[in-house]
Amino acid sequence: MAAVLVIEDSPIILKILGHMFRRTPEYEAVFCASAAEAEILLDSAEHFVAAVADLHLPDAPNGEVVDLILKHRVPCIVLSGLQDESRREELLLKGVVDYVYKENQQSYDYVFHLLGRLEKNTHIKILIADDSAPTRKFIGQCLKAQRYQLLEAENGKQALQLLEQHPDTRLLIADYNMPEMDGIALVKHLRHEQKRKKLSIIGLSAESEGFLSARFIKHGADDFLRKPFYPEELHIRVMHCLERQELIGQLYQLAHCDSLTGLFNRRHFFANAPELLLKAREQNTLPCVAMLDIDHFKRINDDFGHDIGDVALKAFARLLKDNFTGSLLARLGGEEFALLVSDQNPASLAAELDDLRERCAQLVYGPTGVPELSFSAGLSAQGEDIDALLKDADEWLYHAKESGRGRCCY
Ligand SMILES: Nc1nc2c(ncn2[C@@H]2O[C@H](COP(=O)(O)OP(=O)(O)OP(=O)(O)O)[C@@H](O)[C@H]2O)c(=O)[nH]1
Repeated sequence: MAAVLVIEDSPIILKILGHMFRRTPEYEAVFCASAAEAEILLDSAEHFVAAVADLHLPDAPNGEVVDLILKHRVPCIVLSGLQDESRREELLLKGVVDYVYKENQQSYDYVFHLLGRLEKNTHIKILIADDSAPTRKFIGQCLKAQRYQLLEAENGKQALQLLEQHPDTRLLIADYNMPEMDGIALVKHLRHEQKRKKLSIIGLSAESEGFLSARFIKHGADDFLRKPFYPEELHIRVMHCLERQELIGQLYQLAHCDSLTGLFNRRHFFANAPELLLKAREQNTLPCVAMLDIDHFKRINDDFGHDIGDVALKAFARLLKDNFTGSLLARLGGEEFALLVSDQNPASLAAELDDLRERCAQLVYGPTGVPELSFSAGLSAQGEDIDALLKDADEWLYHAKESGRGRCCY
């Protein structure tokens, strides 16, 4: 559980926050009501993932507690009733995560949203591509307060090299005017090969031409910022880009994965198989398709219940996944699975599946008395396209079932 230091002396606010922390079991709140108490806690061995601090405390009436928190390198979220924009700006520049006004329930919800983001941000890499060292430093400082991992490039070419070295980079902030390769050329190059769900891009420019933002976005940037900007604007745009990316990822997951087993689903299999077959043909390899089906699966459901049947499906799926990491594997529906291997003849794939049969029989998936899991498979390397290959494999699967189950036919 992650510990959050809450420095607040108002009983009403403490009651609200206490209630919200009880509803959010992933955080443990450590409450204190003065800067002196906060100092003792910050000096202690306790590791705080963040601090939520009021600015007016009995022994620190002017927000001094913020300096104390930042000195201890703990991310600080200010939660204050003081609606003072210049104070707010000053503290944001100092490096607080955010300055939230105590206005209504949404303010408190937002604080918890920020806590969740801070935890995620520590795993997110952002690349800043700008030829100006002071600008890179300024952006870096703003983003460091949000706990992101940062990379820096002085021009577009260097940015490409860094993206190659760090393929898990989630966001690129690209300036327009850079030597070697400018921001728009960089975006064009990246969008030619990078899928939007993997890398978000924010264009950046100090130039006043309005068309620059449009050009950036037309070529594939997700957003645009004109320099100079407030740290808060950068923070919000970065957060929105990443949250949009996460939502797209979730949508992709929902559309392409089977929720029970976590394997790809039928849609994904049929969407991706043609390209794999084409590649196999271009590379002169021999693709092979297998249709796999658990034997007498209905009996497991009937005798032990659907939930045990579900556990059996998950165990079988995991076995296949661990064994065929480089191949296209999907649950087509029910207890039926499809496998596309790009270069293997049916005899060799059948031998591999026969070896797997023993491990399948040893899978533990339910109470004592459940039958050993067994499966049949039909294999085919004959067919112009994926439909033909699957049709042939399905006929062989029928043959395997008819001739006694627990075997491969091809
Ligand atoms: N628990 C569980 N059962 C499912 C799921 N999807 C389909 N089934 C069940 O899978 C069973 C498939 O039964 P059958 O098609 O008769 O196949 P079988 O009993 O395996 O027989 P053979 O394939 O001939 O060996 C049915 O009882 C379905 O209700 C699921 O997601 N979870």
